[in-house]
Amino acid sequence: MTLRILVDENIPAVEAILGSGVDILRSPGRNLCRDQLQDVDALLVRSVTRVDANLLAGTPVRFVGTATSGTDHVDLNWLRSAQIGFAFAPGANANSVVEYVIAAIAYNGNYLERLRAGGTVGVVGYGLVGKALVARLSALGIAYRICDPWLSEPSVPGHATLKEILACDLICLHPELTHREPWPSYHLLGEAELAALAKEQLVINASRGPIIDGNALLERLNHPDSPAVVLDVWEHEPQVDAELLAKVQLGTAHIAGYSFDAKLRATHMLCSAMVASLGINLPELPDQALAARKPLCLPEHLSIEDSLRALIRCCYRIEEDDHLLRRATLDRASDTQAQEFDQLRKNYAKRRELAGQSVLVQDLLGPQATLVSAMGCVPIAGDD
Ligand SMILES: NC(=O)c1ccc[n+]([C@@H]2O[C@H](COP(=O)([O-])OP(=O)(O)OC[C@H]3O[C@@H](n4cnc5c(N)ncnc54)[C@H](O)[C@@H]3O)[C@@H](O)[C@H]2O)c1
Ligand SMILES: O=C(O)[C@H](O)[C@H](O)COP(=O)(O)O
Repeated sequence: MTLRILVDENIPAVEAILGSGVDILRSPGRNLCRDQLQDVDALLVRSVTRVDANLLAGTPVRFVGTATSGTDHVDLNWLRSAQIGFAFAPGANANSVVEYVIAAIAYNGNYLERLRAGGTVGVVGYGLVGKALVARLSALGIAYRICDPWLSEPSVPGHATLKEILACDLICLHPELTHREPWPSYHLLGEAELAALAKEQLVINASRGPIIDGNALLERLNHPDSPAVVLDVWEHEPQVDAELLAKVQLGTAHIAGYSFDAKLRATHMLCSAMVASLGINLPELPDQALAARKPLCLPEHLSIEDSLRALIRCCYRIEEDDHLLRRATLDRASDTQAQEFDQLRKNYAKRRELAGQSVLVQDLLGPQATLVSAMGCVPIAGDD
């Protein structure tokens, strides 16, 4: 019998990768229900679908894949007890998040200059995203400290306590969302932690909304000495607190990990895992080739910081995502606003990652070439 797979409508390229040997049904993920799964063998979701006994008990589903790095929307213990196969996409979007974070730093005031002149980034969470960010910072010559109490101190370079992280120039939050003691990340930044921050600091949250207590943050941002804040994630998605959005430097619709490269990587990881888990006999899965890109060209005689800004802006303009969210949120009724949040994510532009891109430089041994390599690009010799 042909395998039937229900796939979230926002997971690209499943048909192209699996070919015609399977039946693929598409559905919006947010309100997916058990009735839709009565004759389905496998389910591929995103973070907006809660996967648990309520959704799956009594259905024939034998495999669940989520095209995400975070798994806080999945009841892993129940899946295990029900002997339902599971896969996720760890690391698929790590570089996409890193490029978002660097774009946010580069866009905001002179943080880039301050960091390159000896400032420090505090990174919370040393998982796949945290590690990828630290590697990039290190290549860019930017100092960092890391807090991840779940890991042994020797395995965490620049190990720091949360209190020490809160004293860094810039604070990047990348823990998974967990309520687990003794180090829950839920409301990791609450009233006390936010009170410790000063005006010249920048906080970026591209992990999960509830890592910061939204009410406490709004309260903190009402004071003139408040830190600058960039939020990609919101405590009650798809609802966005409009008052909070009005007070942050940049606000986006949970798209940090949404590069097209990342989405294809995740689809490929899930399809491979599903084929292996269900023992399906399909021809070897084709790689979804990404379109080749022309080399980028960087203007000469820019400072290193402005070269980095120019390089990032060739691929990604973070303020455009901020404008889209503000337009969809401010002065809107909350139900319309929530729908618009999902629409922004569904119709997200095809954003390519910078990493892997070739870039023309004048001097292959010069500082621009070093910068280009630090961002994971390939410097190539330009014309004289
Ligand atoms: N905004 C986006 O588009 C986007 C994209 C990718 C991932 N994410 C989120 O970012 C999170 C990090 O992604 P990842 O792939 O690195 O996950 P990961 O599971 O590889 O790493 C998470 C790390 O957080 C650490 N951690 C847990 N509790 C902590 C605490 N209280 N303090 C400090 N560290 C703590 C864990 O020990 C682990 O090392 C994911 O769980 C996901 O929810 C968001
Ligand atoms: O956890 C992740 O991988 C990211 O948050 C991911 O970008 C979530 O995207 P979604 O599944 O909501 O489309």
